[in-house]
Amino acid sequence: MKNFTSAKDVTDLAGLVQLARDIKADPFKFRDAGKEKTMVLLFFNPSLRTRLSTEKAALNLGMQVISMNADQGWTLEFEEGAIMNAGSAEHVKEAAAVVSQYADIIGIRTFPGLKDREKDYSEQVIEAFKKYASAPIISLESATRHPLQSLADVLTIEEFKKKDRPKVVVSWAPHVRALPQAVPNSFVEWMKIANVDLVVTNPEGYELADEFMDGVQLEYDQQKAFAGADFIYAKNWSSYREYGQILSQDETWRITQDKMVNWANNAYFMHCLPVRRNVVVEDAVLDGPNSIVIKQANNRTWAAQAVVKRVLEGL
Ligand SMILES: NCCC[C@H](NC(=O)CCC(=O)O)C(=O)O
Ligand SMILES: NC(=O)OP(=O)(O)O
Repeated sequence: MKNFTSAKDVTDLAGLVQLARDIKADPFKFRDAGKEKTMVLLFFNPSLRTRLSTEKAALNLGMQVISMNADQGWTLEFEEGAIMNAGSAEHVKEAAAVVSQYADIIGIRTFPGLKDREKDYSEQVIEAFKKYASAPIISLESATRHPLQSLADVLTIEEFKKKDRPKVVVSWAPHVRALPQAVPNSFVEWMKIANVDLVVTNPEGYELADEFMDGVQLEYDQQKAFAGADFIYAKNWSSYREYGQILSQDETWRITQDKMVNWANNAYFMHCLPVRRNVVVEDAVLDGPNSIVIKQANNRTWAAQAVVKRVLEGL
């Protein structure tokens, strides 16, 4: 695998999931796969899970890891031909090439600005690093996708499903801040190639981009969407249509224990975390026996380790 920035980089999902499961059963199985190789992780935005699980994954493969809070470095310029007489001190052309001198693999976290849809959906930062870095790029959540999260989600559903083709529902839920669409976009992208029945439910105005929703069932009635669901995947996102806006904070969309038991099929509850308790979801759900959010977070390591292993194979 050269880069890992979307589901399109994966040609054999079943094989990748199996590799993650094998690694989970025996975490140090490939302890020398990354010997004398260095991973550099650049965080333009905060992270708890992605940072620690990806570092751990690389360490388990014998790699050396350097993480940098890139938001505290030089402000980068991305425009071709820019006259750099304003705020940015360094062009991504040099920055990406220089980081490649120290790294065999580069991980990048870069959230969208949520102001300019075209710019965010062009994946300016990740694409510039792909273009100007000589080392492979792994997305640690970009403007429009979070593939390491999605692979961990596929793995988690694979482990917990009680039928061959479970019903998986992505539900929008309220939040106090405007959040990216990256997690639901990516989850939908991966669920389309997994063996599940997928339904997305959100209030009007919160439709995800067509490039993700093409062929996916959209249901505006949350109760109807939940019927017979085996997994409820909750997430807030800001509007794609009215880009980056909060159109609703409707509390009736909060995930409650009553909905999980009486609307869904006593479903498992999933969320990528961090989650705002009693805004997105009630305590009773998160603290209840059907919440698998911690196991989901645990799977981040095995998903990352499988991906890093495959990228190492391609060096
Ligand atoms: N990587 C997991 C989610 C990261 C981000 N959430 C957040 O920033 C939550 C912040 C808050 O709750 O204030 C998102 O939704 O994409
Ligand atoms: N789920 C997730 O990516 O968490 P962090 O933002 O803490 O990395």
